[in-house]
Amino acid sequence: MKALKHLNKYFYKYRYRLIVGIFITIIAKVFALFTPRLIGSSINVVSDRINGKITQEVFESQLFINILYLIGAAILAGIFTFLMRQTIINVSRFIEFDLKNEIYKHYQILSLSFYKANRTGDLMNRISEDVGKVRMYVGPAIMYTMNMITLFVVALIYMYSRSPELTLYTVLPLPILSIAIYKISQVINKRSRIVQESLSKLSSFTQEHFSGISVIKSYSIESPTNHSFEILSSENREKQIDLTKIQALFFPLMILLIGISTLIVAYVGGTLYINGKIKDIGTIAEFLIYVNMLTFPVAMIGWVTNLVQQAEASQKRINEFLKQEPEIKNNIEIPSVIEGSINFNNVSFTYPDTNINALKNVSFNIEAGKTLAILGKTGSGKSTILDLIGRLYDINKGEITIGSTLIGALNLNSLRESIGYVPQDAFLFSDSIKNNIKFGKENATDDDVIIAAKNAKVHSNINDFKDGYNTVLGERGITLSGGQKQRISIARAIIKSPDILLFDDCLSAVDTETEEQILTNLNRVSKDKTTIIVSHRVSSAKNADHIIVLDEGRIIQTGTHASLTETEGYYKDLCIKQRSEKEI
Ligand SMILES: Nc1ncnc2c1ncn2[C@@H]1O[C@H](COP(=O)(O)OP(=O)(O)OP(=O)(O)O)[C@@H](O)[C@H]1O
Repeated sequence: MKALKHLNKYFYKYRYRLIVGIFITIIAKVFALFTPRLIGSSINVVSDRINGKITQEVFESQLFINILYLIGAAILAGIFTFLMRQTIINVSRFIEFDLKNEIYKHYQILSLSFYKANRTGDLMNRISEDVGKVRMYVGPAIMYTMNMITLFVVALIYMYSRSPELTLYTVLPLPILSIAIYKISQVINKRSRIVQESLSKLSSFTQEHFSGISVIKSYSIESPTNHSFEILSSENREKQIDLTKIQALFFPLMILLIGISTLIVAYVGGTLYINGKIKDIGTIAEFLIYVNMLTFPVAMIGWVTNLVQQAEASQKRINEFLKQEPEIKNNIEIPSVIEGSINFNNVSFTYPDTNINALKNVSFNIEAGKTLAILGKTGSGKSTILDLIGRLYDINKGEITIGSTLIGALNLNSLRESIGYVPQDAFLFSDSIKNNIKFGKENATDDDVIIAAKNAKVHSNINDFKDGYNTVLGERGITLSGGQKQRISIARAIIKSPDILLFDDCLSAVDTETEEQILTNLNRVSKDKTTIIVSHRVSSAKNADHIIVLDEGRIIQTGTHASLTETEGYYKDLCIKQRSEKEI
């Protein structure tokens, strides 16, 4: 129960609703427990009439009053049971909502390394399945426990006042029932988990194969794929049958135990009546109803215990994530003014998860408003430099200064707000093109969007779509070409008009002619902004104020296009190679 303590703040938040819920539960049960008493009394009236103890008129009027009371009690019990569900189950939904928001908010502040260390499926499970299990504790578990306690206390008082001996025989088999249900629930849960795992395997398989349907068709591997699906699917069928078998035992077992308890009450009650220890026959009828009324809540103890155990395990998993501190912390609350110059002084960086030493003693300086181009072989550390400027990671050695302030001493939000970043693989959301561009600046007007798209040379492509800027992208929308995605991603960055622009190889999928036009536009747009262009092409780098060439995390060349084309080395070789490729 330690992990579930996390929920206490929510119980406190909704305390008034919970108290009202508990109060209503008690009232509902008190009314429900009128029924056995009234039936018992009605049978006594019938018995008195048969024995001639009362007249026909008295018999009719007493029976009529009892029936009226019975109907009244049933209606009131029904109304209060409805209200009980409305209060307690609603509270569980409120808490579920709050907990989901808390987890999602926390996910948002965690650093990239957290996302690398945990699978997406795991993150999704904690926010959906685990929260769902916790809700079962907050709602049904609490409701059934309250139900059971009230029913037991009230029923036992009534029963004891009628016949202490019969009460003992009535409650005796109940613990056995509870333990049996607990054991069965445990097996049901274990098998449900296995079914769940096999279902998620099946859905991951289908999801992946639907996404890669073009590869499957082009390699003509439909038949082996079908075969793999059949194997997974039949595995799932076996697990489902295993689960159904044990589930099928649940109700028969309950009915058997209710039957045994009923027999005991009938036998013991009958014997006590014959011996004169019970005065009227109605008491036996009353007890028979109590047996039926108490069995279900008692069976629920086993079920509820299981719910609580599962909720505890789920909350423990949730707490593991909630406890995680973001590795990248905002060290300063007040917003910082970001000046555009960037300085790397002997910076070394090793990725914590892979231990890859991506940068080794890297030093360079860009004045505010100037452009730096970074070239180098794949894996040489170019993107890592951009990640470090956005403080997605903290460095191990050296200093990064933005303006005149060390990067760690800047307000993290101010820093990131002042950066327009175009990643290597453009990610677009399943939303309209307009909203994807506006993502960089929520309050942008339609004109701003069009200007940004024009500068990124994607405006005419967008206009070719039937719905223009309202064209929806993604799974159920249109699929863009790699180059179109890159250009929308560029539009998203420049619409922000940030002080620092970072382009990570974002023109790789456009032809050289379009690249030229975009670069001219970017030159204009980023006139007074600090710009870093990472590229594999000399054409993207040649107009930069300064160029650095990286190899295995070290700077191997620095200079301008003019100076580097004069010097023997990587840049000159690349230049010659790409010029001859162009001529071919
Ligand atoms: N998130 C990460 N976690 C762990 N290691 C990483 C991560 N990103 C990059 N690396 C490693 O760091 C090294 C430098 O990678 P980086 O992406 O900076 O190279 P790059 O020069 O941008 O390459 P490319 O031109 O292919 O984009 C590589 O060896 C890469 O495997």
